[in-house]
Amino acid sequence: MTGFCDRAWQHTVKLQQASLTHPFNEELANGSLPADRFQFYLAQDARYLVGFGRALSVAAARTPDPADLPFFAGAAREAVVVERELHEGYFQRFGLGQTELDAIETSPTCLAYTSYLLATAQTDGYPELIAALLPCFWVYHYVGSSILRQQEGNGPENPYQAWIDTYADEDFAQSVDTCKEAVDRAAAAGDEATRERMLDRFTRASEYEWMFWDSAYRLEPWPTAGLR
Ligand SMILES: Cc1ncc(C[n+]2csc(CCO)c2C)c(N)n1
Repeated sequence: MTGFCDRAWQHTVKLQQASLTHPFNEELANGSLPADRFQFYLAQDARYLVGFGRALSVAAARTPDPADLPFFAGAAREAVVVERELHEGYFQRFGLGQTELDAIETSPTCLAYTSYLLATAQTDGYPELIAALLPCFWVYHYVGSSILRQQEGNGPENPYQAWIDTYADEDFAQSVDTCKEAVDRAAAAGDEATRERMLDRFTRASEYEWMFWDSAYRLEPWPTAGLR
């Protein structure tokens, strides 16, 4: 029998493919992505990671299976501590200090995605919450490992190689599998209505992943900025 995660991926396959072929990721893969777009992405991502870390911490607190607690708590720590190290390497490279970062306003898409995860953590059940958290792991590994495969060993010149290597990494693949196992177990233990809601949350979060790249590529402003 096909598990929930396989079904969810099949359900969103067009979207996942579109994330991989989005100009942001195609230009990241060949190194031609303009630095200002990557900097905008990093500034947004630094804020996203705090919200995501909080939502992971809620999953750790709410899991009915204590065996899953170390995974979610550890991922919360990684989101805030380890990923920040990746960011900081780039901030130094681009000469971006706290002042420059603070000057970049949280984008509509970043705020929407982060708020969505936090709302899910507050008001949904545990199965729906972890279904919403899964695309963050899975989509990044899918994109990172697909790019690494396309590069065929001519990568190190690419300024974005550290980003690509982080998400194509084997340890990271292990995290994706652990998260998928937890989601599959929660889906198997729930009823059909729960699985429908899980599919909805997984799909929505996958859409937000696409939108996050798209918003960085467009340096997404607030349409109301001129009205302030
Ligand atoms: C918008 C956005 N989505 C996903 C990730 C990837 N990511 C962030 S934290 C984490 C798990 C623990 O390290 C993963 C896989 C990102 N950086 N930004």
